[in-house]
Amino acid sequence: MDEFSFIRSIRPDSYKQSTLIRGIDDDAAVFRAMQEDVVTAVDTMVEGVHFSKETMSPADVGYRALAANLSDLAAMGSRPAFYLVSLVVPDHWSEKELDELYRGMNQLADEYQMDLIGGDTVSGQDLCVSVTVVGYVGQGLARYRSASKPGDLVFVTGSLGDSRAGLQCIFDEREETEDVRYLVNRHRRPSPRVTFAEMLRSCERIALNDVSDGIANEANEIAEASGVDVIIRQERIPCSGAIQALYPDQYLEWGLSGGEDFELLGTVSKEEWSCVEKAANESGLKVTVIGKVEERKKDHPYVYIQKEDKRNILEKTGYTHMKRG
Ligand SMILES: Nc1ncnc2c1ncn2[C@@H]1O[C@H](COP(=O)(O)OP(=O)(O)OP(=O)(O)O)[C@@H](O)[C@H]1O
Ligand SMILES: Cc1ncc(C[n+]2csc(CCOP(=O)(O)O)c2C)c(N)n1
Ligand SMILES: [Mg+2]
Ligand SMILES: [Mg+2]
Ligand SMILES: [Mg+2]
Repeated sequence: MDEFSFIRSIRPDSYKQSTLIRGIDDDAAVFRAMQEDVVTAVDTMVEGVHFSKETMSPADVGYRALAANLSDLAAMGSRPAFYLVSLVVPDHWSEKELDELYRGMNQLADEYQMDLIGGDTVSGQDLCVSVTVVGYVGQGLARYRSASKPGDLVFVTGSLGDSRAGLQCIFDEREETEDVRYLVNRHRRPSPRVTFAEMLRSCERIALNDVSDGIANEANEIAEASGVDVIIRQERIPCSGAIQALYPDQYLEWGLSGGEDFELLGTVSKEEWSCVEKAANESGLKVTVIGKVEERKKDHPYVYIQKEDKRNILEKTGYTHMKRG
């Protein structure tokens, strides 16, 4: 199979989104924006960095590459519509494995009625999957990291650290118990919080950021973009029973900087907290208040981790690419 027959094999027979004018088959795709704002993002997964053949099946790789991107759309409060896939394919990935990768991606795309509308395929050394997503949001309603204000509550969806713990279970070849299965699944098949974020529509002001590197990093991004201090209460960080049982000495560190949980970290005024609670109830998602936003006290915005009455600066300790020298 060459590049062109491969593209024919992954080309959809029909499209779900009514705004699509031209999908796969021309030099580029065309869709109509109508009365809404268009949101777009791209995230990449590389073999040996984000996964290996030991940690994930080809279908998991596809699923997670799209999930990471949907998580960024959720963090903007937008409704997913389209995606494009750029593939670097090494010789050691078979046709069957590539089919599986697309099957994993399709599972999640079908859940959100998304259409594959383009991409690119080239040969190379390591498998690299780069997904570009496009979504819609009501005019002026995108949710920014810069929307945080002093007095806001800081909240996070779901639980933190599970993905890192799941990865450790795989590395350690742990025997499959219910806890191990749960954590490994959280690593391989994360759930982007798209429905919850869309349900926040009636909320007037809310800052959102998705957790890809760990809240130690993402809380700092909110603090910097908004020019505020963020205080996180250590004892309130939501960690699953599974991670606490299996990794009692690590779960706190992984909850702060394990990353790849694809939960949403946000801040909202006390007056609008009920709007967040309602969205959480209706989408069947747990949301936990983990701290508050304060006016910046120094020349730079800081995130503090508070344990009982003692506060320490929480540095950006998450995963960072291109660390050199
Ligand atoms: N190589 C690049 N060229 C242009 N813009 C970039 C590049 N890399 C990142 N960006 C932009 O920088 C901003 C932050 O990107 P970043 O990847 O850190 O966000 P993220 O996707 O939320 O995090 P993560 O990649 O950990 O999931 C985004 O606006 C992104 O589009
Ligand atoms: C085999 C293997 N080794 C290590 C990791 C951990 N890991 C890789 S990238 C990343 C941060 C997010 O990246 P990005 O900023 O690109 O979203 C993390 C926590 C993994 N998933 N698989
Ligand atoms: Mg990114
Ligand atoms: Mg993000
Ligand atoms: Mg991202």
